[in-house]
Amino acid sequence: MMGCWSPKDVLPSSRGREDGLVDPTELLPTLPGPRGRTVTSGSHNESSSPRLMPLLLIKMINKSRGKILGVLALFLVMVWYSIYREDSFYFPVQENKTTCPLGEVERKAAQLIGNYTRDHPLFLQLKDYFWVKTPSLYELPYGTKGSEDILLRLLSITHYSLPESIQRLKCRRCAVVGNGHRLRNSSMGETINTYDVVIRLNNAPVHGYEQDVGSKTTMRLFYPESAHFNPRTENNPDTLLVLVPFKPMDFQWMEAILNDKKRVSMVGNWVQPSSQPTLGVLPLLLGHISVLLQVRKGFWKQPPLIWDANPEQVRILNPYYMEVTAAKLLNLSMKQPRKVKQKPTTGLLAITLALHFCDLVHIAGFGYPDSANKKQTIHYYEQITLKSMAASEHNVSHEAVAIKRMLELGLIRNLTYF
Ligand SMILES: CC(=O)N[C@H]1[C@H]([C@H](O)[C@H](O)CO)O[C@](OP(=O)(O)OC[C@H]2O[C@@H](n3ccc(N)nc3=O)[C@H](O)[C@@H]2O)(C(=O)O)C[C@@H]1O
Ligand SMILES: CO[C@@H]1[C@H](O)[C@@H](O)[C@H](O[C@H]2[C@H](O)[C@@H](NC(C)=O)[C@H](OCc3ccccc3)O[C@@H]2CO)O[C@@H]1CO
Repeated sequence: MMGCWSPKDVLPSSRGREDGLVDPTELLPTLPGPRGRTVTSGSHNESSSPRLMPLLLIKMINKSRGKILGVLALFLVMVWYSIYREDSFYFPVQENKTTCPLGEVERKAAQLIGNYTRDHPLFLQLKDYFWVKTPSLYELPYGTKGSEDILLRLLSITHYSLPESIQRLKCRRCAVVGNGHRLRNSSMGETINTYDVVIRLNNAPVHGYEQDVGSKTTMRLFYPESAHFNPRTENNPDTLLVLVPFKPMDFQWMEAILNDKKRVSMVGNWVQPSSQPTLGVLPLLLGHISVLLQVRKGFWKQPPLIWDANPEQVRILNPYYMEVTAAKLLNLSMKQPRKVKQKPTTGLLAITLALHFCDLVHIAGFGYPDSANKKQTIHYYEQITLKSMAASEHNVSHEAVAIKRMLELGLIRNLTYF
C-alpha cells in the first residue's frame, strides 16, 4: 500500500509475464544467431564460446548502457535521499548501538503531538483511585470515567511499576513489532532481539517464528479478545502483560482471572488447562468457571476463561495513551456519534506509547496490503486477509498516513518496508 518504489519503476516493462514481473531474458541484449537467427546471449550456442565472451560482454554493456546508467542513477539518488532524510523509507535502518539520540524523540514528538508530555504514568495506579482528585473526562477506551469502583478492586491485585531492569536503562531503544505479513521471511529476529525494549501485540506468536520476529518480549499489549490462550509459550517469564481496556467488561475479565488465579494458587494446586484436575480442587475449579462464565457475555469474541499468567506480570495501560493516539494522531473526535465508530489499532497505540517512553523508536511488521489486494494475507502467522477486518472499526489508510508522517519526520524508523 505504502511502498514508495517497486522494481517495475526501474526495470523495463514486462511484456510476456502475467505476474507483472520482468522476464530475466528481456534484460539480455539480442544478437544475430549463426544462420541469421536472432538469439539471446543467454542461449546455448557457438556464439557463447569463451573466446567471444569479452566481446559479448562489451556489446551487452554498450547496448544496455542507458538502462544501467539510469538504474544506477536512480539507486544513488535513493541512497542520497535516505541518508539526507535520515529515515528508512527505502533501506532497513543500520543503527550504531553506541549512540543514543537522547531527547530527539521528545523534540520531534512535540512537533507532531500538541501538549506532548511524558508526565503521565504508563500504567494505572491504585493511589489515583482512592481519592479521585481530577476525575477522568472520558469513559473507556479514552478515559476511566465510570470505572472507578472496579479499578479500585482490580488495581489492588495488580502492580504498576516498571521493572528495575527497564528503569535503570540509560537509553531506551525500543522496537514495536506489528503483526504484519511483511515480517514473514524477513530474518529480522536477531535484530529485533537487540533492542532494550521489544513491544508486541495481541496474540502474535513468537514460537516457531523466532528467525523472523525474534523471541524477546518486554511488553505485550492485549485486550481479553486478543489474549493468547497460552501466554507462557509466547512470552518471557518477565514480559509485562499490558491490558488495553476498551470497555468496563475488560476490567471485570481481568479481575475474575486474577482473583481466581490467586484463590487456586493459594491451595497450591493451579490446574493447567491440559492437566487432569485432582478431586480436591474440583469444587474450586467449578467456582472458577462459574465466575468466569458470568463475565463471558459482552465480548465480541470469546476470551480465555483460564489464563495461565503470573499476576505480577500484569499491568493496566493508562487510557491517556489511547486518547492521545485518537485525538492527536488520528484527529478523531472523543465524542463520536454512536454510528460512526472508529478507533486506533493496537499497533498505532503501541507506537504512541513508545513515543512517550523510549529514546529511540523503531517499528517492524507495520503496513496493510492495498484494499484492492483481496488475496494477500495480513499476518505473518496466519492466513487471513483484509476481509476479516471488515467490522474492525479501524481506518488503516488513515493510520498509514499518520505512520508515514512519523517516518518522514524521522520520529520513528522502519526495520521492514512500509
Ligand atoms: C478481525 C479483527 O478484529 N482483527 C483485529 C485484530 C484482532 O482483534 C487480534 O488480532 C486478535 O485476534 O487486532 C488488531 O490488530 P492485529 O492483531 O491484527 O495486529 C496488531 C497490529 O499490527 C499492525 N498491523 C497488523 C497487520 C498488518 N498487515 N499491518 C499492520 O500494520 C496494526 O497496527 C495492528 O494494530 C488490533 O488490535 O489492532 C486489529 C484487527 O482489526
Ligand atoms: C483495537 O480494537 C480491537 C479490534 O481491533 C477491533 O476490531 C475490535 O472491534 C470490535 C468492537 O470493539 C466491538 N464493540 C464492542 C462495544 O464490543 C464490536 O462489537 C460488535 C459485535 C458485538 C457482538 C458480536 C460481534 C460483534 O466488534 C468489533 C469487532 O468486530 O475491538 C478490539 C478491542 O476490543
